Amino acid sequence: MERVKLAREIIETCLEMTRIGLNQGTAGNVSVRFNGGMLITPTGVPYEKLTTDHIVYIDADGQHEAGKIPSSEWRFHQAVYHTRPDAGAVVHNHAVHCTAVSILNRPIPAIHYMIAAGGGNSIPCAPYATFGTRKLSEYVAVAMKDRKATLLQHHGLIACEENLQKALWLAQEVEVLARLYLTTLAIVDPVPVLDDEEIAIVLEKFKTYGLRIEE
Ligand SMILES: C[C@H](O)[C@@H](O)[C@@H](O)C(=O)COP(=O)(O)O
Ligand SMILES: [Zn+2]
Repeated sequence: MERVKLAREIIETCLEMTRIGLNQGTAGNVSVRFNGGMLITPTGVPYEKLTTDHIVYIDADGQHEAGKIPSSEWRFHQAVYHTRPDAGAVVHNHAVHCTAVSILNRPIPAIHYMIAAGGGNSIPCAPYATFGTRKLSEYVAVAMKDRKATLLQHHGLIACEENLQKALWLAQEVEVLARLYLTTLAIVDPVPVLDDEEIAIVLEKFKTYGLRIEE
C-alpha cells in the first residue's frame, strides 16, 4: 500500500483509539511495517493535530528520515517486528484497566476464552523499564515471542496483528479482559481460570473463525 494511505490509516487508528476510550492525551503510539522498516507516529504530538506529513519512516537499521522525530518507543515497535514476522501493525496505549493490572505486575490469566486472541493462555506483563529505552524493547521482545499482546509493568499495553484494524481490535479485547480480571479479582483471588487443554481448543478454532475482520 502507498505511504500516504498507510499514514492516513495510522492517524485514523490513533483517533479511534482515543474515541473508544483506550487512550488519552499524547499517550500511546501506532506503527505499520513498511519497506523493510516501519511508519510510526511522531513523538508527543496530540492525535487530533496529526497530518500524514508527521508520520515518520524508520528503516531496518533504525535510522529515521531527517526533519522528523519518531515516537520515543520506536525501539519496542522495531522489536515486535523483529520478533514476530506475522506482525504488520503495532499499537501501544495506556488503557486504564490494562495499566491497572500492569501496576499489580500480574499477567492476565485465562479467565475467559478470548484470552486466546492474544495467542496463548495469558497476556503477559513485561518487566518495568524506563520508556523509550533499549531495555524496555528487550523485555517486549521476550514477552511477545509467543504472544500478540503484552502488558508493560507500570505503563500500559502493546498489541500487534497483521494490520492496523486487527491490532486495534486486539487492544480493545485485551482491555475488556483486564476489566473482567479486575472485576472478578475484587471478589476472589486467585480467579478461577480455563485449563490449557481448553485454550488449545479455542486457539485451533480461532484459526478459521469468521476471519474476524474483513480487509
Ligand atoms: C512518556 C510517553 O508518553 C511514554 O509513555 C510513551 O510510551 C508513550 O506512550 C507516548 O510517547 P510518544 O509520544 O513518544 O510516542
Ligand atoms: Zn506509553
